[in-house]
Amino acid sequence: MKRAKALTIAGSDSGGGAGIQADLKTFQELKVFGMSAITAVTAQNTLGVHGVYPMSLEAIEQQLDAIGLDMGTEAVKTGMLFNSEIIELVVSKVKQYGWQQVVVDPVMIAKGGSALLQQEAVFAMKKYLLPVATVITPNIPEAEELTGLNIKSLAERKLAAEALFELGAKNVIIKGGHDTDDNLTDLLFDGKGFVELYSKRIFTENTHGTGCTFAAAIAACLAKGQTMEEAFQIAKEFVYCAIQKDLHIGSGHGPTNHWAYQEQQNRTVRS
Ligand SMILES: Nc1ncnc2c1ncn2[C@@H]1O[C@H](COP(=O)(O)OP(=O)(O)O)[C@@H](O)[C@H]1O
Ligand SMILES: Cc1ncc(COP(=O)(O)O)c(N)n1
Repeated sequence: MKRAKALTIAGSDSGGGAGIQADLKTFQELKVFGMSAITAVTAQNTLGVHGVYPMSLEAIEQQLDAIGLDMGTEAVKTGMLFNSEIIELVVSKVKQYGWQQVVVDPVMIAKGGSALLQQEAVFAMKKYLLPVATVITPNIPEAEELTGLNIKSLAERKLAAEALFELGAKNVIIKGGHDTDDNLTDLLFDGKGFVELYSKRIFTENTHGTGCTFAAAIAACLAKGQTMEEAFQIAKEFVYCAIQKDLHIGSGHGPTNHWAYQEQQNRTVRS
Protein backbone atom coordinates (compact mmCIF):
# COMPACT_ATOMS: atom_id res chain seq x y z
CA MET A 1 0.00 0.00 0.00
CA LYS A 2 1.34 3.44 -0.90
CA ARG A 3 1.02 6.21 1.66
CA ALA A 4 1.82 9.91 1.26
CA LYS A 5 4.67 11.08 3.49
CA ALA A 6 5.17 14.34 5.38
CA LEU A 7 8.21 15.68 7.20
CA THR A 8 8.01 18.00 10.19
CA ILE A 9 11.03 20.17 10.97
CA ALA A 10 10.30 21.59 14.41
CA GLY A 11 10.98 21.55 18.13
CA SER A 12 10.16 18.69 20.45
CA ASP A 13 7.53 19.40 23.14
CA SER A 14 7.99 16.95 26.02
CA GLY A 15 4.36 17.61 26.99
CA GLY A 16 3.18 16.16 23.68
CA GLY A 17 0.69 18.91 22.80
CA ALA A 18 2.68 21.08 20.37
CA GLY A 19 5.76 20.84 18.14
CA ILE A 20 6.97 17.59 16.63
CA GLN A 21 4.60 15.53 18.78
CA ALA A 22 1.48 17.41 17.67
CA ASP A 23 2.60 17.24 14.06
CA LEU A 24 3.20 13.49 14.03
CA LYS A 25 -0.11 12.81 15.78
CA THR A 26 -1.89 14.94 13.19
CA PHE A 27 -0.13 13.24 10.26
CA GLN A 28 -1.07 9.84 11.66
CA GLU A 29 -4.73 10.79 12.13
CA LEU A 30 -4.88 12.09 8.55
CA LYS A 31 -3.32 8.86 7.28
CA VAL A 32 0.01 10.29 6.20
CA PHE A 33 3.34 8.68 7.08
CA GLY A 34 5.09 11.12 9.43
CA MET A 35 8.83 11.82 9.65
CA SER A 36 10.71 14.37 11.75
CA ALA A 37 13.84 16.46 12.04
CA ILE A 38 14.17 17.96 15.53
CA THR A 39 15.59 21.50 15.70
CA ALA A 40 15.45 21.93 19.47
CA VAL A 41 14.37 19.96 22.51
CA THR A 42 12.10 21.81 24.90
CA ALA A 43 11.19 20.80 28.43
CA GLN A 44 7.52 21.77 28.44
CA ASN A 45 4.29 20.93 30.16
CA THR A 46 0.90 22.57 30.46
CA LEU A 47 2.40 25.18 32.83
CA GLY A 48 4.98 26.49 30.36
CA VAL A 49 8.38 26.13 28.72
CA HIS A 50 11.00 25.23 31.35
CA GLY A 51 14.02 24.75 29.08
CA VAL A 52 15.06 25.15 25.43
CA TYR A 53 18.00 23.15 24.04
CA PRO A 54 18.72 23.85 20.35
CA MET A 55 20.27 20.99 18.40
CA SER A 56 23.60 21.51 16.63
CA LEU A 57 23.47 22.43 12.93
CA GLU A 58 25.27 19.16 12.23
CA ALA A 59 22.57 17.12 13.99
CA ILE A 60 19.80 18.92 12.09
CA GLU A 61 21.60 18.56 8.77
CA GLN A 62 22.10 14.82 9.31
CA GLN A 63 18.42 14.31 10.07
CA LEU A 64 17.40 16.19 6.91
CA ASP A 65 19.94 14.33 4.78
CA ALA A 66 18.75 11.03 6.22
CA ILE A 67 15.26 11.77 4.88
CA GLY A 68 16.40 13.46 1.67
CA LEU A 69 18.87 10.81 0.56
CA ASP A 70 16.60 7.83 1.11
CA MET A 71 12.94 8.37 1.89
CA GLY A 72 11.81 11.60 0.24
CA THR A 73 8.66 13.44 1.23
CA GLU A 74 5.52 14.80 -0.43
CA ALA A 75 5.25 17.73 2.01
CA VAL A 76 7.32 19.58 4.60
CA LYS A 77 6.04 21.47 7.62
CA THR A 78 8.30 23.82 9.57
CA GLY A 79 7.61 24.91 13.15
CA MET A 80 10.06 26.14 15.80
CA LEU A 81 13.31 26.95 13.95
CA PHE A 82 14.85 28.97 16.80
CA ASN A 83 17.62 30.93 15.04
CA SER A 84 18.73 32.27 11.65
CA GLU A 85 21.40 29.58 11.13
CA ILE A 86 18.78 26.84 11.44
CA ILE A 87 16.45 28.74 9.08
CA GLU A 88 19.17 29.08 6.43
CA LEU A 89 20.11 25.39 6.76
CA VAL A 90 16.49 24.28 6.37
CA VAL A 91 16.00 26.48 3.31
CA SER A 92 19.17 25.12 1.68
CA LYS A 93 17.99 21.52 2.27
CA VAL A 94 14.51 22.25 0.91
CA LYS A 95 16.19 23.54 -2.25
CA GLN A 96 18.80 20.75 -2.42
CA TYR A 97 16.18 18.00 -2.29
CA GLY A 98 13.62 19.91 -4.34
CA TRP A 99 10.98 19.50 -1.65
CA GLN A 100 7.61 20.88 -2.73
CA GLN A 101 4.55 21.73 -0.62
CA VAL A 102 6.36 23.59 2.13
CA VAL A 103 4.07 24.69 4.98
CA VAL A 104 5.71 27.35 7.16
CA ASP A 105 4.28 27.89 10.63
CA PRO A 106 6.33 30.91 11.74
CA VAL A 107 6.46 29.90 15.41
CA MET A 108 7.81 32.78 17.51
CA ILE A 109 6.42 32.77 21.04
CA ALA A 110 4.76 29.96 23.03
CA LYS A 111 1.29 30.72 24.43
CA GLY A 112 2.92 31.04 27.87
CA GLY A 113 5.20 33.84 26.56
CA SER A 114 8.54 32.00 26.08
CA ALA A 115 10.57 32.86 22.96
CA LEU A 116 10.84 29.96 20.51
CA LEU A 117 12.54 32.11 17.83
CA GLN A 118 15.35 34.57 18.45
CA GLN A 119 14.37 38.12 17.50
CA GLU A 120 17.29 38.41 15.04
CA ALA A 121 15.92 35.43 13.09
CA VAL A 122 12.78 37.26 11.92
CA PHE A 123 14.86 38.82 9.13
CA ALA A 124 16.07 35.39 7.90
CA MET A 125 12.51 34.10 8.04
CA LYS A 126 11.34 36.91 5.76
CA LYS A 127 14.31 36.87 3.40
CA TYR A 128 14.96 33.13 2.98
CA LEU A 129 12.04 31.05 4.30
CA LEU A 130 9.04 32.92 2.90
CA PRO A 131 10.19 32.63 -0.73
CA VAL A 132 10.19 28.80 -0.48
CA ALA A 133 6.84 28.64 1.35
CA THR A 134 3.88 27.10 -0.45
CA VAL A 135 1.86 28.54 2.43
CA ILE A 136 2.68 30.48 5.60
CA THR A 137 0.30 30.19 8.57
CA PRO A 138 0.95 33.00 11.08
CA ASN A 139 -1.34 33.88 13.96
CA ILE A 140 -2.19 37.58 14.27
CA PRO A 141 0.83 38.62 16.45
CA GLU A 142 3.20 36.72 14.11
CA ALA A 143 1.66 38.42 11.05
CA GLU A 144 2.15 41.78 12.79
CA GLU A 145 5.79 40.99 13.57
CA LEU A 146 6.53 39.83 10.01
CA THR A 147 4.82 42.78 8.29
CA GLY A 148 5.24 45.60 10.82
CA LEU A 149 1.50 46.26 10.43
CA ASN A 150 -1.03 46.70 13.21
CA ILE A 151 -3.89 44.21 12.78
CA LYS A 152 -7.13 45.11 14.52
CA SER A 153 -9.71 44.41 11.79
CA LEU A 154 -10.29 41.87 9.03
CA ALA A 155 -9.47 44.58 6.47
CA GLU A 156 -6.07 45.10 8.13
CA ARG A 157 -5.54 41.35 8.16
CA LYS A 158 -6.14 41.29 4.40
CA LEU A 159 -3.46 43.98 3.94
CA ALA A 160 -1.03 41.89 6.03
CA ALA A 161 -1.82 38.79 3.93
CA GLU A 162 -1.06 40.75 0.76
CA ALA A 163 2.23 41.98 2.28
CA LEU A 164 3.27 38.40 3.17
CA PHE A 165 2.39 37.27 -0.36
CA GLU A 166 4.65 40.05 -1.69
CA LEU A 167 7.49 38.64 0.46
CA GLY A 168 7.26 35.41 -1.56
CA ALA A 169 4.84 33.00 0.16
CA LYS A 170 2.58 31.51 -2.54
CA ASN A 171 -0.37 31.33 -0.15
CA VAL A 172 -0.99 33.04 3.19
CA ILE A 173 -3.31 31.91 5.98
CA ILE A 174 -3.67 34.32 8.90
CA LYS A 175 -5.36 32.43 11.74
CA GLY A 176 -7.95 34.03 13.96
CA GLY A 177 -7.33 32.42 17.36
CA HIS A 178 -6.01 35.72 18.75
CA ASP A 179 -8.98 37.69 17.40
CA THR A 180 -10.82 39.64 20.10
CA ASP A 181 -14.15 38.55 18.59
CA ASP A 182 -16.01 35.44 19.74
CA ASN A 183 -16.56 34.52 16.09
CA LEU A 184 -13.15 33.42 14.80
CA THR A 185 -12.22 33.98 11.16
CA ASP A 186 -9.27 32.25 9.52
CA LEU A 187 -8.24 33.96 6.28
CA LEU A 188 -6.61 32.42 3.17
CA PHE A 189 -5.06 34.56 0.43
CA ASP A 190 -3.69 32.87 -2.71
CA GLY A 191 -2.52 36.01 -4.49
CA LYS A 192 -5.83 36.34 -6.35
CA GLY A 193 -8.61 36.19 -3.80
CA PHE A 194 -9.55 35.61 -0.18
CA VAL A 195 -11.32 32.66 1.45
CA GLU A 196 -12.72 33.18 4.96
CA LEU A 197 -13.59 30.31 7.29
CA TYR A 198 -15.60 31.02 10.43
CA SER A 199 -16.17 29.23 13.70
CA LYS A 200 -17.43 30.09 17.16
CA ARG A 201 -14.75 30.57 19.81
CA ILE A 202 -14.65 27.58 22.17
CA PHE A 203 -14.10 28.76 25.73
CA THR A 204 -11.34 26.54 27.12
CA GLU A 205 -7.82 26.83 28.51
CA ASN A 206 -6.78 23.79 26.49
CA THR A 207 -5.44 25.30 23.27
CA HIS A 208 -1.78 24.38 23.59
CA GLY A 209 -0.48 23.43 20.15
CA THR A 210 -3.45 24.58 18.05
CA GLY A 211 -1.20 26.39 15.56
CA CYS A 212 1.12 23.38 15.12
CA THR A 213 -1.84 21.06 14.68
CA PHE A 214 -3.46 23.35 12.13
CA ALA A 215 -0.30 23.67 9.99
CA ALA A 216 0.43 19.92 10.24
CA ALA A 217 -3.10 19.17 8.99
CA ILE A 218 -2.52 21.48 6.01
CA ALA A 219 0.77 19.68 5.26
CA ALA A 220 -0.89 16.24 5.51
CA CYS A 221 -3.64 17.24 3.07
CA LEU A 222 -1.19 18.78 0.59
CA ALA A 223 0.96 15.62 0.83
CA LYS A 224 -2.11 13.61 -0.27
CA GLY A 225 -2.63 15.90 -3.27
CA GLN A 226 -5.58 17.91 -1.95
CA THR A 227 -5.95 21.54 -3.01
CA MET A 228 -5.01 24.45 -0.74
CA GLU A 229 -8.67 25.28 -0.20
CA GLU A 230 -9.54 21.68 0.71
CA ALA A 231 -6.52 21.54 3.05
CA PHE A 232 -7.63 24.82 4.69
CA GLN A 233 -11.14 23.51 5.33
CA ILE A 234 -9.99 20.15 6.71
CA ALA A 235 -7.34 21.78 8.95
CA LYS A 236 -9.91 24.19 10.40
CA GLU A 237 -12.32 21.33 11.10
CA PHE A 238 -9.52 19.13 12.52
CA VAL A 239 -8.37 21.76 15.00
CA TYR A 240 -11.94 22.76 15.92
CA CYS A 241 -12.75 19.14 16.86
CA ALA A 242 -9.42 18.87 18.73
CA ILE A 243 -10.25 21.94 20.85
CA GLN A 244 -13.92 21.04 21.33
CA LYS A 245 -13.26 17.54 22.69
CA ASP A 246 -10.37 18.64 24.92
CA LEU A 247 -8.63 16.10 27.15
CA HIS A 248 -8.15 17.96 30.48
CA ILE A 249 -4.53 16.90 30.93
CA GLY A 250 -2.33 18.91 33.33
CA SER A 251 -3.22 21.93 35.43
CA GLY A 252 -2.37 24.72 32.95
CA HIS A 253 -2.90 25.20 29.20
CA GLY A 254 -3.62 21.61 28.20
CA PRO A 255 -3.12 19.90 24.85
CA THR A 256 -5.84 19.40 22.27
CA ASN A 257 -7.41 16.08 21.30
CA HIS A 258 -5.84 14.75 18.11
CA TRP A 259 -8.25 11.78 17.97
CA ALA A 260 -11.40 13.92 17.87
CA TYR A 261 -11.58 14.65 14.13
CA GLN A 262 -11.39 10.99 13.09
CA GLU A 263 -13.79 9.96 15.85
CA GLN A 264 -16.29 12.47 14.48
CA GLN A 265 -15.74 11.23 10.91
CA ASN A 266 -16.37 7.63 12.04
CA ARG A 267 -19.60 8.64 13.79
CA THR A 268 -20.76 10.46 10.64
CA VAL A 269 -20.07 7.43 8.47
CA ARG A 270 -21.93 5.04 10.81
CA SER A 271 -25.04 7.18 11.37
N1 LIG B 1 -10.74 29.05 21.37
C1 LIG B 1 -10.81 28.63 20.12
N2 LIG B 1 -11.98 28.15 19.63
C2 LIG B 1 -12.06 27.69 18.34
N3 LIG B 1 -11.03 27.70 17.48
C3 LIG B 1 -9.84 28.17 17.91
C4 LIG B 1 -9.67 28.66 19.24
N4 LIG B 1 -8.37 29.05 19.40
C5 LIG B 1 -7.77 28.82 18.21
N5 LIG B 1 -8.65 28.30 17.32
C6 LIG B 1 -8.34 27.88 15.94
O1 LIG B 1 -7.11 27.16 16.02
C7 LIG B 1 -6.28 27.46 14.90
C8 LIG B 1 -4.97 28.05 15.41
O2 LIG B 1 -5.21 29.39 15.71
P1 LIG B 1 -4.32 30.39 16.57
O3 LIG B 1 -4.67 30.25 18.01
O4 LIG B 1 -4.53 31.75 15.97
O5 LIG B 1 -2.83 29.89 16.30
P2 LIG B 1 -1.56 29.76 17.24
O6 LIG B 1 -1.74 28.49 18.03
O7 LIG B 1 -0.45 29.69 16.25
O8 LIG B 1 -1.52 30.98 18.11
C9 LIG B 1 -7.11 28.39 14.01
O9 LIG B 1 -7.82 27.60 13.06
C10 LIG B 1 -8.07 29.04 15.00
O10 LIG B 1 -9.25 29.50 14.37
C1 LIG C 1 8.22 22.93 20.46
C2 LIG C 1 7.10 23.89 20.33
N1 LIG C 1 6.70 24.30 19.12
C3 LIG C 1 5.68 25.17 18.99
C4 LIG C 1 5.00 25.64 20.09
C5 LIG C 1 3.88 26.64 19.93
O1 LIG C 1 2.67 26.16 20.41
P1 LIG C 1 1.70 27.10 21.25
O2 LIG C 1 1.61 28.40 20.45
O3 LIG C 1 0.40 26.43 21.32
O4 LIG C 1 2.38 27.28 22.58
C6 LIG C 1 5.44 25.20 21.36
N2 LIG C 1 4.84 25.63 22.49
N3 LIG C 1 6.48 24.32 21.44
